[in-house]
Amino acid sequence: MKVLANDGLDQSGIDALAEKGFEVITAKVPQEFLVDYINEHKIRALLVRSATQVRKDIIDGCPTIEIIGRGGVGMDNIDVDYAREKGIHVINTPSASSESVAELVFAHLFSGARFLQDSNRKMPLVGDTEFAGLKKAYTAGIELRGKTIGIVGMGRIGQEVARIALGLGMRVVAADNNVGRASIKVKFYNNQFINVDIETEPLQDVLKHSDFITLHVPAQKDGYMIGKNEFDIMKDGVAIVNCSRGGVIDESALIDALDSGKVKFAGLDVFINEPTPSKEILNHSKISLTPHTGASTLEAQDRIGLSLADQISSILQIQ
Ligand SMILES: NC(=O)C1=CN([C@@H]2O[C@H](COP(=O)(O)OP(=O)(O)OC[C@H]3O[C@@H](n4cnc5c(N)ncnc54)[C@H](O)[C@@H]3O)[C@@H](O)[C@H]2O)C=CC1
Ligand SMILES: O=C(O)C(=O)COP(=O)(O)O
Repeated sequence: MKVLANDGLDQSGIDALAEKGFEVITAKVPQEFLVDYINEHKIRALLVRSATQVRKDIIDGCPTIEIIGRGGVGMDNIDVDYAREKGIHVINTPSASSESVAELVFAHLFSGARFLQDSNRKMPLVGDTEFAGLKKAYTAGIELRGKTIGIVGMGRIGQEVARIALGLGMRVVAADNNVGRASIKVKFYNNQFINVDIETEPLQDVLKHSDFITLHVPAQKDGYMIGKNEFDIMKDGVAIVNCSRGGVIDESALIDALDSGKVKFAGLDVFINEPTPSKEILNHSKISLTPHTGASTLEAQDRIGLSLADQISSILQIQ
């Protein structure tokens, strides 16, 4: 029984699948050769992350596939409904990476608040004489404590962000078109915890009142969620982080808002043209960038591997 993990798979998943008798292939087969490869090797489960596209051509062209597994959350790279109509099981690992993505949000927030993204670029370039000037350029940092964070999308990741924000002493406001109230359990290292209920508010109110905004919605079918109109209603000097999907923010409106000073800084893990952001995004001194690594921690990938292996074994009824 062969499994092709075309965007890689953590060793935990490879071992767990091997134990059940699967042969796991981790070759990175280019998109245009995928149909031939899957047929030639009689692949029963195709596992992907966000890079490989699983569209109708693969679903129609590969009759041996019984399972399409997304090691992660967003399935916008898979024609899920079409595959299910054809009787293929489509699975993902919804909770495995929530904490990791939430932690990356704060990596971006702290980076922007203290200019890490820009000072990292400039530190090696300055000589001794310029050093004092450089230090001066970075003395207007801001603290997160006591500020308001607006979470757009109060699902699994949004709620993890709220947990960390509450721990930092931030005020949390949130918008979600399905979740009315989220009960957030903030856990401490000694197993004590407190519960904080957060009622969601209309998006406009969240945009209007937040010092920091972070986006945790799936890819939107109706175009940008945050464009010029939305930037206009935000506070002057707001900061924004996008670890959801590239098309959720209008990137040219973001650049304008950064250049005008409306937005103080942005943190982006996802872009419109992945894996290559536009030059304007790439070179902007007020943007902290990561190459879609929200889920790329050892812990999240370990959980993802185990979850996929579990689900595959149970679908194919392997004890
Ligand atoms: N950067 C990365 O590596 C990762 C990115 N993601 C992205 O994060 C997204 C969110 O993940 P989860 O929190 O696990 O999903 P989730 O399904 O638990 O939460 C998403 C929330 O967004 C809300 N929502 C959807 N459209 C909305 C709208 N137009 N306005 C207001 N709320 C809206 C939903 O009601 C839901 O509560 C994923 O769909 C994926 O695209 C997920 C994992 C890793
Ligand atoms: O799980 C998700 O939705 C992600 O965006 C993670 O993407 P990746 O698996 O790291 O390519």
